[in-house]
Amino acid sequence: MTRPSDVREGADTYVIGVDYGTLSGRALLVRLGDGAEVASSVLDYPHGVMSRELPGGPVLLPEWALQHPQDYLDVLRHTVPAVLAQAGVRPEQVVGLGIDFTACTVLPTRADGTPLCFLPGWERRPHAYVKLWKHHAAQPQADRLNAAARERGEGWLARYGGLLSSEWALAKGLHLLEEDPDAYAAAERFIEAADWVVWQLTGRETRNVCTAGYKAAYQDGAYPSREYFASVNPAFADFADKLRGPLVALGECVGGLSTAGAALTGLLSGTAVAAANVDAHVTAPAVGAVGAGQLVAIMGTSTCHVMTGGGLKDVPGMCGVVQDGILPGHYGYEAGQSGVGDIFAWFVNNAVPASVRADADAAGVDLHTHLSTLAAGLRPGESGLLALDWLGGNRSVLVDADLTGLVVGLHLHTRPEEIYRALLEATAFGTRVIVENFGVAGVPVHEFIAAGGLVKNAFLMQLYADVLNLPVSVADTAQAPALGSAMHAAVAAGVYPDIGAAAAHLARVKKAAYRPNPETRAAYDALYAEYLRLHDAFGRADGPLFSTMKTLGRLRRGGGPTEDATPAEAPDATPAEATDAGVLA
Ligand SMILES: Nc1ncnc2c1ncn2[C@@H]1O[C@H](COP(=O)(O)OP(=O)(O)O)[C@@H](O)[C@H]1O
Ligand SMILES: O=C(CO)[C@@H](O)[C@@H](O)COP(=O)(O)O
Repeated sequence: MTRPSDVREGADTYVIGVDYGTLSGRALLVRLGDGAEVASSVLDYPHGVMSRELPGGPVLLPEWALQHPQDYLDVLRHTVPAVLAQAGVRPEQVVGLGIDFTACTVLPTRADGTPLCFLPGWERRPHAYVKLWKHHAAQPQADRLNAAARERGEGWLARYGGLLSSEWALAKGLHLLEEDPDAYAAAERFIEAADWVVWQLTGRETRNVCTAGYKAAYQDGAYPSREYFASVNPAFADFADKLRGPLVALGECVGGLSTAGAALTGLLSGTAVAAANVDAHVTAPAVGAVGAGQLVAIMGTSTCHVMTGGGLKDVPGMCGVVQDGILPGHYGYEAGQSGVGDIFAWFVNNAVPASVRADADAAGVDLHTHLSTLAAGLRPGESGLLALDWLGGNRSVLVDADLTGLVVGLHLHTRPEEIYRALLEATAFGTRVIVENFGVAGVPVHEFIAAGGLVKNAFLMQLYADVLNLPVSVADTAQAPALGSAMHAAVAAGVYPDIGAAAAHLARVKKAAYRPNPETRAAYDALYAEYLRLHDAFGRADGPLFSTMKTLGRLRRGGGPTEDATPAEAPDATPAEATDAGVLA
């Protein structure tokens, strides 16, 4: 294995960060001497996000989102050799490799790490595959997990803002058990894809403290107790056994590349491999956010908000606070919005007339750019529209995947760009709720730093500065998570003593690139006040319209108009069918 004393920060020394996003994985080659990003390579996952059906088979229910673990290996096989070839760098010049992943993106495996879906006979079983972070079918399980934790007075629940999300590992594990008990029994491990890939690279099974803490309720040195799991479902008592494996700190070297890992990547066996990390959390050091009050928003398909420091505070409705979860030695906070770019994508894919597409084509730009340009010509409030940004549910601060979207104020004259702008604004208002919620709980936000694919939309960035009334700094790299992973690789290789030191050398950020426009303040404050009224009316359990979205959701799934009512008609597919036949159609 490459040891700290063998390596140094030099002009001919490199590290690689691999960022596993929702749709693709990308490798970034970073030169340590000057921090230059010398080459990058992307592979779109061959299987993409499987939300409609499995390859050659069963149809999935609407809230499902699966991935194929083979795609993660293909990313390594294609992108790592590609960056070496592009830059003419030799494998021996690469001293470390780090990866980050979406999370909670989790899969059932055997004890040797073989994914269930790789095994003959399991190919058509949806529960044998990776459940992607945005697999939202486990809300009923999350509700029961939360109720049980409240009843038992579980102390760790406050670390999750009082509510575990249906996206996290406990809900997904219970979903696995209750819909496909055979798959649950066969799953000797239930492991984050992040840790699974590190396992494939090194031959060593570990659990990084970031995903264990934020996604699997690991707090103060333990997962929740057997008694707690059994109180939700007796057969779930052994769940924590499936999460076993040594915990590793961020920046720690898990081991050297195994022979198999070296064959997969084209790097030398023994090259240092860093503990896995989450795509959001790894971005904080990449943009130099290593101090209290610096909120980093990783804005892409979804938005994750991460912030380091500030001691231990309970923040209602946040995703979680974890010791060492972003930077070793500090508490790290996470909040999020389940749908952001996904909402804009839904709009351009489903609700834009052909004439607007033709205009975008004629202008030679994509629909996002075209609609953003038109939307920028409007003044705040001019459309008379106001939207709720819950097309992917609400991750913070309501923590309810059953909540849905809403546009108020539609008129016969409403134009597509007006709705598009209302959706952009809604996501900014959702972010403001999160920022204000942190402040009220005693974790004030002083700086907002945006990273991720949406940073390229200058209109959106200015909108966020205006709505939040905060300067918006932006990542000065299109590959911030991969850069963060490369930094962790450098720490694992012993080039830097810690992540703070790596950030001091390698972080890339444009400070206060967007400043709030005082002229829009009053209009946005007024719109935000109305947004809050809708938010509380539809989203809070004591709100007057709370039952509306719940009822609509039940009807959409083929259930009855009230919780106890008999289903109006059989749904197209049910979880029970999944269990019986391993298929959903
Ligand atoms: N110019 C744009 N303005 C707003 N949204 C955009 C724009 N271009 C792409 N998007 C949205 O950004 C999302 C992709 O973000 P990205 O950060 O690249 O991906 P990921 O979140 O998977 O890492 C998609 O949901 C897409 O609809
Ligand atoms: O939830 C987390 C991290 O906690 C993210 O991995 C998830 O939102 C997916 O991020 P992307 O939108 O793919 O960048």
